[in-house]
Amino acid sequence: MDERIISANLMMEDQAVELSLRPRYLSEYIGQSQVKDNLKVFIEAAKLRKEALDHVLLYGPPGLGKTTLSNIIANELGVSLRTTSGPAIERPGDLAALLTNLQEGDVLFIDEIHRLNRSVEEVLYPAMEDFALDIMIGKGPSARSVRLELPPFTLIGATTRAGLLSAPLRDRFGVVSRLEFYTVDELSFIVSRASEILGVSVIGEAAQEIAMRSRGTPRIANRLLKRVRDFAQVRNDGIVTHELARSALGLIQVDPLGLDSIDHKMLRAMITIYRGGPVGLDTIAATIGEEGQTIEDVYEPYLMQIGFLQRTPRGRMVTPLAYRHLGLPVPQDNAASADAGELKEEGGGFV
Ligand SMILES: Nc1ncnc2c1ncn2[C@@H]1O[C@H](COP(=O)(O)OP(=O)(O)OP(=O)(O)O)[C@@H](O)[C@H]1O
Ligand SMILES: [Mg+2]
Repeated sequence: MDERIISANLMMEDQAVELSLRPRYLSEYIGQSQVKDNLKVFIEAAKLRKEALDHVLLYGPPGLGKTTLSNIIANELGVSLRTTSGPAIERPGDLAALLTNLQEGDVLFIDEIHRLNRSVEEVLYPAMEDFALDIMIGKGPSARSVRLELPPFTLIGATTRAGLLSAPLRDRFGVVSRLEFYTVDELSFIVSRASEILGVSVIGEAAQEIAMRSRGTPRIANRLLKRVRDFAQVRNDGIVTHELARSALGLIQVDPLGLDSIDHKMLRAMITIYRGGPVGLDTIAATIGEEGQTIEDVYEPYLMQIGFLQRTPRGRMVTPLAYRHLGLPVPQDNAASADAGELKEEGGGFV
């Protein structure tokens, strides 16, 4: 559910803050170094040639910085950005209106591009490839197609579900970049930067503590920082110390690895009812009362990233790492083999 504090999805309360915290140039954009280094070259080259940048597809889990990066690309190119989203473009005419309003070199950003409907997608193909718009005029036998020239532009598409993109659409992007989860060090940096912008003093290892519990996701890091700030203002003269961060995060039930009570509930249900799996997604969803899609898109990727869950053709399995994190004995016949390395934490409380 989206009200979970560790949800990577955008919530109402994030919106204003995200605007102020969003980096505006590549030099302020922390992490994702490979994506950034490549983009730097492509942007520089496009500027030298005075051409529009090739179309860019950004994909990866929510909250990792796709929208932010699109804004940065337009800023670095020194062009205007127009923003829309897949579901907002209902008819081919809506897309035609957007495209004909672009100036040479502009960026058109389509968020959730996997949700474009087929008839709109078909208008997009010639627009991306030939900078042309094919419009049908009239109906019936007298109908004819007219080709309109468009100024060269850059399309940036963002999606959390690249697998749902049709092949012809995917193939028309010259640059395809996958955003990865952030390291704890990168997230600490993001927390420190955000704390400066928000005017909170975060001292000692407090930033690191928040970073460790942010599930590799800047949006969650910023949200946890805001919650911790509330505790600091009420209880500690506004200063976020390591101790304060730790206790505040414990109080809002985010454990040392960023798991919340629903993650715990899911892992425990898989262990106690299904002996650690394999168990099917729908069964898990029904057992804990969450939607399968939400589990698959939002919660599972991080649990897999930290080696707590494995996905197999026979279903999901809990690994020994997860047993240990929850403070449970690993059964002899545990189906999953953990090769993700040892965890430093012990026990399963929200410390
Ligand atoms: N590399 C980064 N450096 C600093 N802050 C970042 C970075 N990436 C993201 N953020 C912060 O995280 C917030 C969320 O990022 P953003 O909205 O770009 O994510 P997204 O990938 O578009 O998510 P969604 O899939 O939900 O649209 C931003 O407002 C910004 O404050
Ligand atoms: Mg976005």
